[in-house]
Amino acid sequence: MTAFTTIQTRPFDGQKPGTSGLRKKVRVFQQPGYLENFVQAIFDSIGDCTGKTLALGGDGRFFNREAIQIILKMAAGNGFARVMVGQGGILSTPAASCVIRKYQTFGGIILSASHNPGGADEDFGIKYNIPAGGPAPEAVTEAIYARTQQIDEYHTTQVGDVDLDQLGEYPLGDMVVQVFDPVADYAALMQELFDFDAIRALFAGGFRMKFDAMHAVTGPYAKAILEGLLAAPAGTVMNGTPLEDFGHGHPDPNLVHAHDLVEALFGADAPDFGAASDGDGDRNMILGRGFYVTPSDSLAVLAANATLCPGYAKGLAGIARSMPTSAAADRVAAALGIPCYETPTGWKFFGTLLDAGKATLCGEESFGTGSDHVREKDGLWAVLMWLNVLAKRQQPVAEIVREHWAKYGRNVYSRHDYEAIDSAAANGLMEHLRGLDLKGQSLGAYKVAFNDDFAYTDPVDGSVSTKQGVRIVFDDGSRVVFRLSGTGTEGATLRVYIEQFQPDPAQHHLDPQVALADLIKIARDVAQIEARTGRTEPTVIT
Ligand SMILES: O=P(O)(O)OC[C@H]1O[C@H](O)[C@H](O)[C@@H](O)[C@@H]1O
Repeated sequence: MTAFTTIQTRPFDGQKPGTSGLRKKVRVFQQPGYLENFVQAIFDSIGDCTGKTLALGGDGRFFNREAIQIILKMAAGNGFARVMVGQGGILSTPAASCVIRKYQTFGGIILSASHNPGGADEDFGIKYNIPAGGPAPEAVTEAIYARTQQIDEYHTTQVGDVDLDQLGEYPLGDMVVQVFDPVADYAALMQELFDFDAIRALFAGGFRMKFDAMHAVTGPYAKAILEGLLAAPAGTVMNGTPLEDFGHGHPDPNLVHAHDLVEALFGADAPDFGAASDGDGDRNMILGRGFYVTPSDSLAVLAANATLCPGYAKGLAGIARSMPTSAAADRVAAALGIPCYETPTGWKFFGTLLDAGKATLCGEESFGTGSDHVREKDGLWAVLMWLNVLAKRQQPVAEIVREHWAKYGRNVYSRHDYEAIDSAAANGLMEHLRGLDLKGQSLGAYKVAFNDDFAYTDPVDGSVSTKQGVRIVFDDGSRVVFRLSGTGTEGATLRVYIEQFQPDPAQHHLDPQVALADLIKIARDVAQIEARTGRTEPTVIT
């Protein structure tokens, strides 16, 4: 007889999901009832769970396995019929989206704090993805949050732990736990989209690549797909074993944190191609030999070359990018005669456009690229799409990007982050910017066309999102954008996005920090960054 148990509990403050779920320090999650309250709030908010199937897994970080055991027992206590859990508790965010869609589950729970460090003193996170496979929209996360504030009990089952390492089906109370291979379905989908024969031939011809899994979730995926199915040489995947603390690293694929990869690609005897992914596998960074491809350029290049890939051979319905992402993709869309949508930051805003068939490719400056194949951004997908393009064009990465700039013009771009600044100072700075009326004024050599706080009306469901970032747009299309990060866990992080359109190929070789120097100064001055935050330099430049 299964012992279903209802446990009395009291609300915890601050269980408001951010841009991508609830993220807190592990020790916060380890408080008795903390994770349980949030999970029960999810189950209470998504409708009747009775008889349904749930997908479950995480990025392998510290507390992943314990959390999975808690959630399995609670799923049984809440009437789920089946939970599909990735072997070893592993499931990348895009693979979760793939599995949710393929098996039409009642959504899924993904345990990850994405690119934030892992370990006993670091971060943990949990998010719910809806049955369409994408992040929960705001109406759902608001309902979950509201529930966390009133919760007084949760349901669980008193049974032993499930062995997460053995594939198979196991009873847990009246529920079935299906421990499945987290790579297989995802790898099958990638083979439908990309020309694996062409990529295999590329590797067979001596093409060399390094993929940095950063000791996070994409290790098993990259090894199986790159070194397995595509027969890339052993050692192509670096840092390929998921570790609970990501090897003390910060699994964020950018020029600062993916330093092993950057050294390899900018050093002597560099390989042809480099790529990295983040904690939960949804972000990507693309490098050529001695060459960095900005995420905004990556989206534009992939869009311009999409028809070289079997899954996109019929062309694109449209492109979508987040507002702070550069307008490079807009130029490709214009040339292709397809729409380009500008959404607020956060992958969830692409969901309605993808579901409605309005956009095929999406991308964000925050190292996110993806398509309508799932409802999440997808790191390895972007890498495979680049490999497909490289296999077909037989040119180095740098040459492809330079040709792209010569054809469309270059949206010179950089992002400056000021991390862990005082929250009150950060909010004051944003309020100051919101209060400015700069239209028609000259800032340095630039004349302001307009400034605003970006607001978005979803063209599919009509929902409105306000206060999504202050933009100052100049007459020549150059712009600076300011917003506060929605994913940080310490103080506030100010992001400043700087963009200038450069049509002249003779200027395309310039280092963006040099080309953008005037705009960078304008941004610092107009926002009073030093006076308000005490910072003279950004902590991260990408
Ligand atoms: O709010 P930020 O720290 O700038 O992060 C923004 C990013 O956060 C997460 O990674 C979301 O999944 C992305 O869609 C978003 O672009």
